[in-house]
Amino acid sequence: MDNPLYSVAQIRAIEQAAQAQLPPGTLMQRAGEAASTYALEVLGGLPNGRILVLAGPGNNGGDALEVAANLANFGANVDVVHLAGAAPSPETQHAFARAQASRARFIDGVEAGDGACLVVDGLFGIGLSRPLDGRARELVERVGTMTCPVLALDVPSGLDADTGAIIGPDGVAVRATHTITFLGNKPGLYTGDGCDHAGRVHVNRLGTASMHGEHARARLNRPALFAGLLAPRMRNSHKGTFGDVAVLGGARGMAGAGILAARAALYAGAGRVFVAAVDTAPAYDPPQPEIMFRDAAGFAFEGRTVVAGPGLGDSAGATHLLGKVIDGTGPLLVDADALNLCAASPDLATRLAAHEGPTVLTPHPLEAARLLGVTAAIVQADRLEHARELAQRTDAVVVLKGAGSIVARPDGEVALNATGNPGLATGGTGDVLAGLIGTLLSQGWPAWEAALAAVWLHGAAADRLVAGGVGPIGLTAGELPRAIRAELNALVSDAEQT
Ligand SMILES: NC(=O)C1=CN([C@@H]2O[C@H](COP(=O)(O)OP(=O)(O)OC[C@H]3O[C@@H](n4cnc5c(N)ncnc54)[C@H](OP(=O)(O)O)[C@@H]3O)[C@@H](O)[C@H]2O)[C@H](O)CC1
Ligand SMILES: [K+]
Repeated sequence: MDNPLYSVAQIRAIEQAAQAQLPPGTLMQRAGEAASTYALEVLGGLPNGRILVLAGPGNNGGDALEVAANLANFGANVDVVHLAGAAPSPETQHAFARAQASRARFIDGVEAGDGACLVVDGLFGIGLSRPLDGRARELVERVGTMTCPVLALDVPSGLDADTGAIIGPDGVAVRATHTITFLGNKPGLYTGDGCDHAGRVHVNRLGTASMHGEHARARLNRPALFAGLLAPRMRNSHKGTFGDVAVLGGARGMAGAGILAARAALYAGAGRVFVAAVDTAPAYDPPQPEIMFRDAAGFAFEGRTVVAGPGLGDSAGATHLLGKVIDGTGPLLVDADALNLCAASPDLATRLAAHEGPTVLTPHPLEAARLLGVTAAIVQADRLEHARELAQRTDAVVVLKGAGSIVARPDGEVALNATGNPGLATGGTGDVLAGLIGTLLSQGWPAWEAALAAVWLHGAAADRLVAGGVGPIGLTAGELPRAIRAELNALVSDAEQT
């Protein structure tokens, strides 16, 4: 499968299958070789400085000891802090013996202001079962004060490879600049805290690619997943060819949200864009007079794609109109206030789950929590599973926003999005995403592909802006639509050439 991401249980199954076919210790030896080579790549060759290797009690520590032995044998200056375990595996014992026989120096701890040129983090991998404490915690906190590159083996220690959450309560995790991950790629490296802790991720399957019998139910989002729908425009086309998007929003005091969604729809190429306003509609949007404003009460939603929620408010009128579009049959995007209204009304939630057309929900963690009847902290503790659960409950494609947005399908498939940056953490960017998804739905895209393409483009647009000196600090939502236009046209042109 494309860009698979494996759960820890699946990695364990792959590990077992591989171990059954290979001589004992082969995997750890391969992990050690791959990581030592990668460490030298990160350093740009054999360094003059000292490499600090942190080795934990389990097999992650075994990998680290292999790395220490290899790097020392290459001629590097290596210090090892080893938190020995009570019952190391035979392969870890072997790695320990190798490291001891090498020129690596075993030391007791790390001094403040340690001047290492690289830290190799092999404290814990997928076997971490509780928050770090004692010496391990102290080491992780000390590494957090160091400015050199940090290479995590398999997973940054302290991070849950399945969820991307730091294992807590009150947990800490290594903040790596690079992670070399073994046997298969892991979702926790791409969402939640994983986005800040994994750094650049390099996958090494340790020669087990043919043993990956497990079907991954998660993948990394990338254009190949939706490129088939990126068609160049036919010359013989007109505005009716490219979809009608109607934004249901525009409550008093929140008109901007609807306008941002509408501008995004326009720049993403919708044929006609309306704001159906629940309160008095502005006459027009001066910078964007192409957008048509209507009174939502009398608006004909049928036959149009509805983007419900940006600036909708929670009035009785808004609730009534939301019910009306939910009972319609067209493509539907549900965001913001519309999600909260559904969370507050079991009747609306039931009708939403029964909506006939393609449906996409775009909650942030708090909105998702309200829909699921839990707290935002609970959602964040396992973003993948909560996105899956919400998709299944609502029978819709769900985009759980936040660092490493997750797109989930009712059948349990999920994709993690790696484009984007903290510039998006500002008001209005969600409205832009909603308008973009609405446009793709209005052009006949299936819900899954529309959501995948939109989160990818939205993040790529923010990355484009930052690369051009716009943000991340101070990037505004209103700057996104033009950058989305540029990204979308570039993708279509790439798809045309391949
Ligand atoms: N098996 C192989 O040949 C390969 C393994 N790979 C690497 O191995 C790790 C997974 O190894 P595993 O030993 O299962 O787990 P860890 O090393 O991550 O950690 C387990 C040990 O840590 C103890 N533990 C767990 N949490 C804590 C904590 N908070 N504080 C202190 N100690 C902790 C745990 O002890 P228990 O008391 O919980 O039993 C274990 O001693 C994997 O990530 C790879 O790096 C490679 O894939 C190569 C082949
Ligand atoms: K680690």
